[in-house]
Amino acid sequence: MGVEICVEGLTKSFGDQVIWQNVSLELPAGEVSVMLGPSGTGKSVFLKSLVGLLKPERGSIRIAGTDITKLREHDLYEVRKLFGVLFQDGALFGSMNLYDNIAFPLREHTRKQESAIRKIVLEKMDMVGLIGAEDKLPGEISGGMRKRAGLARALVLDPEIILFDEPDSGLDPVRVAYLNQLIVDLNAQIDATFLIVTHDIASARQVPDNIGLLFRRELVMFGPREKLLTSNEPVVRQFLNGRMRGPIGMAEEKDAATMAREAVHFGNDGAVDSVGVAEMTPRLLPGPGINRPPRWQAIAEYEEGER
Ligand SMILES: Nc1ncnc2c1ncn2[C@@H]1O[C@H](COP(=O)(O)OP(=O)(O)OP(=O)(O)O)[C@@H](O)[C@H]1O
Repeated sequence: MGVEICVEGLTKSFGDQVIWQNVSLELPAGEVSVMLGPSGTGKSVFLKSLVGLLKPERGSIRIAGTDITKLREHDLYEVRKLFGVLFQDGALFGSMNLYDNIAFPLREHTRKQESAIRKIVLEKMDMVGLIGAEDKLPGEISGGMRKRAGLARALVLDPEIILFDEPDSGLDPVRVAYLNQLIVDLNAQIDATFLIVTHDIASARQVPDNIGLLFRRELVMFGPREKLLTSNEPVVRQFLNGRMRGPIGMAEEKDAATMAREAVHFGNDGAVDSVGVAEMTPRLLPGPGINRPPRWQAIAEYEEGER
């Protein structure tokens, strides 16, 4: 079972640039959450804060009950073992084949024999559909395969929490669909707590239990997907529908004059429909052949009732 992450009143600045302030949320144990937000709103900074790579100025991050903002580097090292992180480009070593890349954390952080390492590496490679590609170098494979290799490497230490930094970036829509299915299947299989930073609205609508949105240096909203997908909050509606009309502008926030011109241009009828409809999207379920734990069984039954 994954662990719960409880963030309270978190504020992070660089010099006098406040990235976000007073962020509070709970990532429930074993659930999948997505963090959205326009570019530069500090989603990556948030992920780095969760693993203790960046120190927020205020607030707390309790992971399995421990406030990691108070820990010294040595104790943070222990907490980091709970995490698997899938970096944007997979962050693989270019000169190592996939097998050695995936084995790397086991060789670095455990005293396991090579035979035990082999069993784990092949098991994780099988989970992400990479059996047969052990000898390939990262430069010889597609972006989608690199992501899956990065994911296999994030899994080898059996993490309780997995952070995905834009897993879909640079992938075509079909590869994104496969990757989303893989993420859902993995959640059903390993039952860790997942947090995904993404710009892909289709993924954000289908994959998670919970969605959060960062904007204007704040967490605008965080909650169950139903709450966000059916929200009338203009920022949330605009973002989840990928519209130009609304408070989010080209360089983040629109000023009052632009908003007023827009209202004239589109007709100032106050209809929130102009920033897109609030509607539910069917949830992606674990694929055939994946054993559904009770949590996913309940989600599937709910979804089948809705369809
Ligand atoms: N180590 C750092 N020192 C100073 N400023 C930083 C540092 N890391 C990030 N920033 C700044 O924090 C802001 C948020 O960056 P971040 O990469 O978290 O945004 P993001 O929401 O992940 O963006 P994107 O969606 O484009 O990846 C940016 O203005 C960035 O320049």
